[in-house]
Amino acid sequence: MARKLIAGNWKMNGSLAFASELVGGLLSRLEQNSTAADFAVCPPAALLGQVTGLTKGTALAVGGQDCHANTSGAHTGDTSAELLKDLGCQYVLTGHSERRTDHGESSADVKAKSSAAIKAGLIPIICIGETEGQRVSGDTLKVVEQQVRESLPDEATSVNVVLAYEPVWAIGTGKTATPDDVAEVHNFIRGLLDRHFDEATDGKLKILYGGSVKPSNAAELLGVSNVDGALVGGASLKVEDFWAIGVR
Ligand SMILES: O=C(CO)COP(=O)(O)O
Repeated sequence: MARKLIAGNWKMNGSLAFASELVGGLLSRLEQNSTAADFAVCPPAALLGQVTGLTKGTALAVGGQDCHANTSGAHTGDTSAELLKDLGCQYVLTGHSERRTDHGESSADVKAKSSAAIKAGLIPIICIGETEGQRVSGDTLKVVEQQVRESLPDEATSVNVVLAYEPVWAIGTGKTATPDDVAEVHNFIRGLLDRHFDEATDGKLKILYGGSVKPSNAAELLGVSNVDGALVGGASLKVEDFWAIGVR
């Protein structure tokens, strides 16, 4: 069975001291245990150099939280995928709903960023998911299909991208989609991907679930068909909780 990917999105949290403590805690656990899951952390950009310094040569992968679609240039405050790669990242989140909302990112923007990530040798973790209003009006699958179609870059294969289904209403709210809700959407995405790539992508193209994942619900959610891992926000900020999500 393919290994699950447990990725921690720190969002705009952390500090130098926090990062050394959390990463140190994860590294010592990874050294002492063999795990059935792979772990990755996605710290804020300013902490990436420190974190990749600590994780170099270890089993803990690192990802950025965003990248620019261009390789360099006059884009104040942005970070290129090339620089993330140079720093030692393996992943970058693209299209997180907080970026789609806070920075007005469209799926076309997400596609361009994801394409830049692949060209730089990074795996984009492309985030999609419906809002509460869209779910209530019965548009979940329609929204998810549109986001998948419009966000997947042309260079995508079943092994160079990861998708993360994060229903917006379940992010940071403590509300979690039920296993049935998650199964419906993940199975639907799997079908879309199989048709898009004209091959069975099962176990190759990972589809993560995100939205209030914590130790108490991780086993149930990670047991749902076509859930190949988790994208964890709040619970990734505590080493015991993050570890417990991946090691059960
Ligand atoms: O947005 C998320 C991960 O990217 C999920 O956040 P929470 O786990 O805090 O709900």
